[in-house]
Amino acid sequence: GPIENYSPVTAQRLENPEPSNWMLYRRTYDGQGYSPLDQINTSNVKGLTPVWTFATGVVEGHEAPPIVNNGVMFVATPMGQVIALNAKTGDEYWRYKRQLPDDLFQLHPTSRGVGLWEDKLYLATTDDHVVALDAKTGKVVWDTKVQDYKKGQYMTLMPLIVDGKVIVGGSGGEFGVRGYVAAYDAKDGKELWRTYTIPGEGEPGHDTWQGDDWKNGGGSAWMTGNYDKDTKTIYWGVGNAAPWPGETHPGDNLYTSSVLALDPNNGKIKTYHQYHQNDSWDWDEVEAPMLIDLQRDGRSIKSLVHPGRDAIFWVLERTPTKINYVAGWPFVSTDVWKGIDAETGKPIVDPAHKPVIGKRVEFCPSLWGGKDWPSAAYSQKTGLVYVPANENFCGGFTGEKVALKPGELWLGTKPEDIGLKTKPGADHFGELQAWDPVTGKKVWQHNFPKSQLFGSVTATAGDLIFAGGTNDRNFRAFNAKTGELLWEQKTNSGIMGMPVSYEIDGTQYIAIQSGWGVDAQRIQDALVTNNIGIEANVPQGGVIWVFALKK
Ligand SMILES: O=C(O)c1cc(C(=O)O)c2c(n1)C(=O)C(=O)c1cc(C(=O)O)[nH]c1-2
Ligand SMILES: [Ca+2]
Repeated sequence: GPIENYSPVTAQRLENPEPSNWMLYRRTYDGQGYSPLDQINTSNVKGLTPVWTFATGVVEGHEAPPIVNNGVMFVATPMGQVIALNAKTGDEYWRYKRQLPDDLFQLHPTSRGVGLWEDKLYLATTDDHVVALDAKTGKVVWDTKVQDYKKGQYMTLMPLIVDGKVIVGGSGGEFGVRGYVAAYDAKDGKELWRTYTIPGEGEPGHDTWQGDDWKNGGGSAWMTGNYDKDTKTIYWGVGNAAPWPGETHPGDNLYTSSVLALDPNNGKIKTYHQYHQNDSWDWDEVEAPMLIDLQRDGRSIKSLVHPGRDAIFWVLERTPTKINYVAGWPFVSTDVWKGIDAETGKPIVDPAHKPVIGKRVEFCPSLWGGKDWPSAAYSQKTGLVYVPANENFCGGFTGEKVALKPGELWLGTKPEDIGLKTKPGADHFGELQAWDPVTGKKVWQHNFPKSQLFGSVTATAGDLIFAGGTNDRNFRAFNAKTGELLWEQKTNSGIMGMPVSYEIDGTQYIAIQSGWGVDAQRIQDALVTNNIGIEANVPQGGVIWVFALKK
């Protein structure tokens, strides 16, 4: 039934969220993925126990954080469903099921969550609509078509809500789209602005492309941006260039594999930083950089921290007009970069490991990078950045020139040619890493001998790091200072979702969706072909798990 007491969401509540809630993708606009709740801590986490579970009835990758607003939980699942639950009891209020078109091909069948504003919530769908639902009833308030799913346009991200604007970015880098970020009026769904991530004729940066390459150059913007409320700037990550081999689109290819600084009022590009040029590896740099205040070299830096899919841990400085390179270092081994230009921050590529047409080229890390979309976290207590990384994976493919057919995969290689190889003798794959972003030193690391790590990480003021992401179906808590594994719980499926924390009536809860699929599954399938004693079968099917301390 309908929700009786619902707390409307305001700009003020999103800018300074109550510690008890999780209303934005990473809880706060700075993208840190940090909860100030500390009832559950390093000394009592052993007593963490399930208080309720809820089967979503949906298969495929459950990637969304359970969004919590004063006792009400909203969970987005694959296949365009949203479930509203009592966050204390797990009782269902309502469920929205989108009718997806029969001919929809979902390369990434998932949703990363719903955004909140006033008395509504907002879902971006894989058939490329933004839908507004009444928070109390789940009834559709408006439904706006963004682009045409038949042309390979789709969305998987959680919308970013800033001052009554619903801001989304499109997926489709593997279909040769021209990426964009767009804003809709939260009230009526009217499009307010759309900014293409690839500059058109006459726009700055257009000359980093040749001929018509820009029209289908990729640069999809498929993850939620972060927001600097002081300068009113959103920071949005941009994806890979299309098709994959850089030889097919010569030039730096702005703004692929970049971060864009946008004005949320009109979508104007204030400035940008491109992490790597002429992307050739499907290295989307879409996880929005975390906004962190750092004390470095005797001064205070308003930084952007981004552990990249390109295997480099990037530290940048954001100013109102410019983004400066501060530091960068590889956080997993890579043979693609020979170094980083200290002046410009441009990585120096080894051409031997850059895909080309007509010849197989191998490179490390793999297409999934040092870290794909699953989020890193920052703890304000330890000052460390926690990264879900993958080591000892390499990739390779033979580039080919193929004509674009709108709506069909356009990779610049045959899908069956895409490899994931494990390094001979590798004793582990997934790594949970803790880095000091000031010194660039790794403080600790936890290795997963038989699994990738493909799930988001969340930090709490109880000095705990929560993460799933492994093929053994476990959900885990680590000591944020030492990396010691303090607690684990087997769940129904593999976890690729994002842990959150919230509080109701004085009790702190931890919530996660367990539900394996999408690229965690693809890596799993590839691991099996490497014949290293890893089984393909991680059962699918989504379940929401909620934990609290034993009373
Ligand atoms: O270029 C794109 O537009 C695009 C979109 C998505 C997506 O929307 O989920 C993924 C990727 N690329 C991608 O390269 C990738 O590795 C990936 C993994 C996942 C996932 O949900 O596990 N999505 C995506
Ligand atoms: Ca991609």
